[in-house]
Amino acid sequence: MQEARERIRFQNVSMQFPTAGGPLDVVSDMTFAISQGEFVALVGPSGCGKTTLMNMAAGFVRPTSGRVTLDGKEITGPGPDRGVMFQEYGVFPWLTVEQNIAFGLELKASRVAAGERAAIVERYLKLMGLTDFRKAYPKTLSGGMRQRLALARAYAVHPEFVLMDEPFGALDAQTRSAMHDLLLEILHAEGKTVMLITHSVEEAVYLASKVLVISARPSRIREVVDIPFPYPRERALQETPEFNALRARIHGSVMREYAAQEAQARSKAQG
Ligand SMILES: Nc1ncnc2c1ncn2[C@@H]1O[C@H](COP(=O)(O)OP(=O)(O)OP(=O)(O)O)[C@@H](O)[C@H]1O
Repeated sequence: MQEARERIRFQNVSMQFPTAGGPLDVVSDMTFAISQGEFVALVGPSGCGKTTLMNMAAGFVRPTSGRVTLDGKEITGPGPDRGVMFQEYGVFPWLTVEQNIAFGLELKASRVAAGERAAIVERYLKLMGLTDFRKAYPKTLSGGMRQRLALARAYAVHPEFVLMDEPFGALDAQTRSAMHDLLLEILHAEGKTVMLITHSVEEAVYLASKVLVISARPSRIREVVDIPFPYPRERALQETPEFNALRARIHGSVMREYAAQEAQARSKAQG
């Protein structure tokens, strides 16, 4: 079988932030790649630099050293080829549901003809079950509906890459589970390449084709785990011994990094 084409590459990437207590090494010499159609999830202790890595792929920040490239070209800023979904939903509270979905389509950079916009908005309103709420403002929606709106917004511009930072963290378990399946469905239909940051190992194993375990700060890749379950995936997968064995193994690996990070913090406090 032909190897999937590599798209995003982190090459010897390091990031240092100036802080009041001196420079803080957040990412240290990290190298990894995301190939076409891959769904890569990053898990690791809180504060280990996951969001920083995603911000680099999104083009919001540049590494202190090393390169982050897209198809071999250095990423120097955001672009319509990368749709970003943040923890805090990524919807504009001052726009209605349909205006939120249309927003990215109206930006010049996404180059969507005016005639096509309405059809795209309709399609995503329907897909996300938001048609009856098209004139509503986000604050009047439930958390799950806001999340569906954020997904619709990110997808409407047809990005090749979806970059997600804890997109489901604030949801209750049932809504989260429904969002997982909706995401898998859309990815199956539209074949996108995904980078997901999550604290949930279960979510990572259920959704991703590859899980990267990130170490305590300064972060490195501790482990790369290929997830062997074929798509489309169904919830019943989560009840299988294979799923649980993999989840437990990765969870153990993440917990060791949490412990390392705590030990680091303790020794710093002592001395
Ligand atoms: N602009 C900045 N200036 C200084 N420090 C920063 C800046 N951005 C991030 N940091 C620090 O870098 C570290 C990594 O932050 P980051 O948000 O990437 O971690 P994370 O792994 O996504 O965390 P969490 O899992 O808690 O969301 C943190 O200690 C944070 O305080």
